[in-house]
Amino acid sequence: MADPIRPLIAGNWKMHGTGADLPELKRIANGVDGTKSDSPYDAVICTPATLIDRAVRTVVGSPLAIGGQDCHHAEKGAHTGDVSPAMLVEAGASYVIVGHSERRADHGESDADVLGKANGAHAAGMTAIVCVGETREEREAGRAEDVVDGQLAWSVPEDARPDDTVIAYEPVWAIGTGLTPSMHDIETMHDHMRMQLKQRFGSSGARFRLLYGGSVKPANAADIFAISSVDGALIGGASLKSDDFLAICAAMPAR
Ligand SMILES: O=C(CO)COP(=O)(O)O
Repeated sequence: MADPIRPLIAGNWKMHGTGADLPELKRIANGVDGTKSDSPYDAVICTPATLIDRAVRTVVGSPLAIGGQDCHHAEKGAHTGDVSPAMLVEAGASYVIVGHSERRADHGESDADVLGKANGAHAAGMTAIVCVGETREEREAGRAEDVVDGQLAWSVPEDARPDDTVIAYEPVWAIGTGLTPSMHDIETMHDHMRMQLKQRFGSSGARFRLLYGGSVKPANAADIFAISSVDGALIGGASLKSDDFLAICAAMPAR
């Protein structure tokens, strides 16, 4: 039997986090299990770009990685206000979220844009966390799988590998609302995504980490992690508080 997939527990601080939050980040780093080699999961907090450098210095020596929340596709150039993948790497990021629904909505990012960002992240040596997920209207219209299929097909690079690409399924209507899909609906979508990835990538499609995101809390983490096709979580609000984030980490069973 193939080795089990190593889970990833990822926090997305969104537009929260200043120097005042570094002690909280330190508590997360101190509480994340084990060392890099023996912990039962990988953990990363994706901070605002302005905090990455200080965050990396705050967590040094711990198993906690630091990531960004977006990047430009190019290494450098005349793109006022943008941050390149190489800049994130220089600051110490090893992961970057691309295609979060808030960026797709607030900045009109298309699948093609997200694809470019994922490629840029890979070229710079980062792991891209590619976000997909349907809106409430799309789910109610019975189109959730179609929407996710399209996002997977057009925003995940052709040469993506399980060690440089993570997929996060985040139903838009579950983000920051306290609502989650039923455990059955999460399982159905994750099984579906797994099938799509296997069709496209062959045996490596079975090895991509599939995270669930959207109102993950200490109270529901154990149920979500009990779903065998869920390989971790992408956590917004609950990643800002060390007690909550560490309680979610503690709910990850050994695999
Ligand atoms: O968008 C999310 C993570 O990227 C989820 O946010 P919440 O956990 O606050 O619902």
